[in-house]
This record gives sequence, structure tokens and C-alpha cells, in this order.
Amino acid sequence: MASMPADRSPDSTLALLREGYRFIGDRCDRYGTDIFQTRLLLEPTICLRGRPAAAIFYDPERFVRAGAAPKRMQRTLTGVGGVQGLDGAAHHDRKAMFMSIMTPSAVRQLGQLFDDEWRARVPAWERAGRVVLHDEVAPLLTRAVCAWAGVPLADTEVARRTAVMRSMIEGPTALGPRHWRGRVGRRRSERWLGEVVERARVGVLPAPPGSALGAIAEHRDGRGQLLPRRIAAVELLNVLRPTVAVDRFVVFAALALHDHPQWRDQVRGDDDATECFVQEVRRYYPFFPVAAARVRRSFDWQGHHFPQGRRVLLDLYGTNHHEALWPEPERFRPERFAGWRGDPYALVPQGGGEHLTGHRCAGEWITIELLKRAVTNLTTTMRYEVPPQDLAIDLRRMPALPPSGLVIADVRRTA
Ligand code: HEM
Repeated sequence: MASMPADRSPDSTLALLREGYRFIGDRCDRYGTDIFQTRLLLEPTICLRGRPAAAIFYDPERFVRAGAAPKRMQRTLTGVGGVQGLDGAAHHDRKAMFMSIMTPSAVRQLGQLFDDEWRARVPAWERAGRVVLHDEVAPLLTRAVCAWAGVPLADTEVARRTAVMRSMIEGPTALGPRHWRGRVGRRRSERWLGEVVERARVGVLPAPPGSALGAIAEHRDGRGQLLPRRIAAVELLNVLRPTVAVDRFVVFAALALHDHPQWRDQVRGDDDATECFVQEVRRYYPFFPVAAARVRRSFDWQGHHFPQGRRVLLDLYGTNHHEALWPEPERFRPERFAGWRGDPYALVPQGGGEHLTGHRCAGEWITIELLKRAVTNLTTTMRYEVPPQDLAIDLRRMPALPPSGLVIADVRRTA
């Protein structure tokens, strides 16, 4: 059995928080491998990156998710009892519920709602002189996804609910008050959505057919049981929260248009080019650093032993920037996706493998649709300036974003 390179430090949790997205990649480069062992949160952990690694990581015969996610992540970002921590038949059943919502027409409908919100907001941006795109896009997504999901939302609630969902996204890696805001935000949101589910179940709030609320409130598990109210709330939040988080990708897309202005013309009126651009945004910019799992039963792979129960991290960012998969990985080149046939283990910003049978993100098609709408709006329905500001992305900060949130100025409608 080959010996696995190992970090010397007794625990590397602080190094991971300090080094951020490059924590695994830098060590792999240093050791000249795509696998090494370290200790995180005082537990031995195997870190992997690259395509072959992604292919085993997303093999449900080899890995399980139960007990893989750290508590601080569950208490802020994902919740307890949701689809992310399920395995086997329970996971298939719950995941089928999510995927039933993601029909092509439903995805388009959400795109249209976002588009309508965007266009309705442009006059306010014209009047404002300058706005922070990150702050502006999130409420549009909150409104669109709540309307789409069948969750009532008064105008007066939009800002608060948006802020709370953001706090959950920043919670897992934050320390002190920012982390606690994430926990409180999750508790409040689960209470709110638990009530919404209850009202749908008793018929006070009829859920539109095919809506996320309808699918989740009425879902019955393998034993014919409705989901407990809190779990239903966790799952409804699993639709709302990540949709609002698409705001970060929208900021990255706007940044890419700013840094590579030749793409403004290329994407205009060209759906294929827009898709290539959006895929490159998802590959290039940092979002989720890693995915976590545990070894189901001991096995050997590429001469290395994986003992049962061992925690394993797959470097999503590092796989998206792996030289063997992506020539010149540190260059933003949307043309690399022209004619791309897809590869479930190469482009993994939202996880890899299969949507239905594995833990790949349920909202990938939604993300692509919303990003395409945003790129089209940024290039065809308005023009704007990007004043001097700090747009540097610090890969040590998770989740990453340009510090300015991307300020745009002198917005004018063009369509
Ligand atoms: C903002 C962009 C998004 C990113 C970067 C993202 C990323 C991810 C990642 C990395 C995973 C975990 C994969 C794994 O465990 O191996 C995941 C899972 C998931 N995502 Fe997303 N996601 C996004 C948007 C969405 C949207 C829009 C939705 C729903 C509307 C969504 C719903 C889910 C669900 C339900 C899961 C759990 C799937 C499972 O465990 O089977 N995500 N996402």
C-alpha cells in the first residue's frame, strides 16, 4: 500500500480557515499528488481533488453523507435532517421530490420571474446614480423564488428575509457574531417556513400545482408519512436560500463582463455563447470550496487505503481549476465550453455525479438559467459604468466576493 502524504500539523482547521480555497490545492501541488491526509476539527481527514477522485467520491457504494457535515455548517447553511445528510433509499426518495420541481418549464418560469423583477428595478438604479449589485440582486431573487415556490412574501418582508438568508450562507465559515447571526437566521427561517407548510397542509394557503411548496408539503416518504413540519421547512429553505445565493454568481458574472469586455458583444443575442460564458463563470470563480462525505466500507484506491468511517473532502474549487482537466485553468476562457459535451466529474462547482441518484446540486439548472438571464440583462437591457473600486477576490475568504460587492453607476435602460 502506498503511503499517503500527510500534513505534519496536529490539526489544520485554522490553516483551512486562513488559506481558504487553495488549502487543498496548494498541498496537492506541494506533495505532487491529488490525495493527502490531514486532521480537521481534530479528526483524520483525507483530501482529494481531480476527476478520478470526483468519480469515486460520487459513488454511493463507497461514500455516505450521514455524519459528514460539521455541526456549525448544519446549524447555519444546510439545516439538520435535510436531503444533504441522507443516504440510500431515504436520499433517493427525498431527492426525487426536489427533482420533480425542476422541470424545464418550471426552471424557465423562475427565470422569467427574475427577469421581470430585474427589469422593474432598473428605473430605481437609474435614479440612484450608483448601486451595489450584490445588494440589489439578492432581493430580486428572494421575490422571484418566493413567488415561484408558492411562499407568500409581503413587500415589507423582502429586505429582512433576504438578509437572514444571506446570514445563513456566510455562517459556516464565520466566527463570532456573524456565525451566530447565521444560526439565529436559520431558526427563524425554519419557524417561518414551518408555518407556511402547515397552512398549505390545512388548505388555508393553497400551494400552486407543481410548486416547491406543494411538492414539499404534500411529499410522503417510503412509509407514506408526510415530512415532519421542521424537516419540510428545512427542505423548503433548501430551495429558497441557495436561489438567493445565486446573487454571488451574478456578481462574478458582472465582474467577468467588466474584466473581459469583448464577451459583452459575444454573448449579446447568442444563447450558446451566453451558456459558455455562464459555465466558465461557474468553473472559474470561487463558491463552494469542498464537499464532505464518509467512507461507507473500507476500500483501496490507487494504492491508498480508505478506512470505514474516515471523513473525506473533495476539493470542488481545485477540481474546477485542475490542469489535467482545464488547460490554462487560471485564465477565464468561456470558449473552452464551445461544443462541450458535459462531464459530471470535471465541472463540479455544484457537486458532481448524478442529480437523481447522488448528491449533485438539485438547483444546477436553475442556477444556469438565472445566470443566463442576468448576463442578458447586463448586456442588452441596460448599460452602466463600473467606477474604480476594490474588485480583488481574496481566495482566503470563504465564501469569496469582491469587497465592493460590485458598484455600478450611471445605469441607463437600453431596451
Ligand atoms: C448558488 C449557486 C449554487 C451553488 C454554488 C450550489 C452548490 C451546491 C453544492 C456544492 C452542493 C453539494 C454537493 C455535494 O454534497 O456533493 C449542493 C447541493 C444542493 N443544492 Fe445547490 N448550489 C447552488 C444553487 C442551488 C439552488 C438554486 C438550489 C435549489 C433551488 C439548490 C439546491 C440544492 C440541494 C437541495 C442540494 C442537496 C442535494 C443532495 O444532497 O442530494 N442549490 N449545491
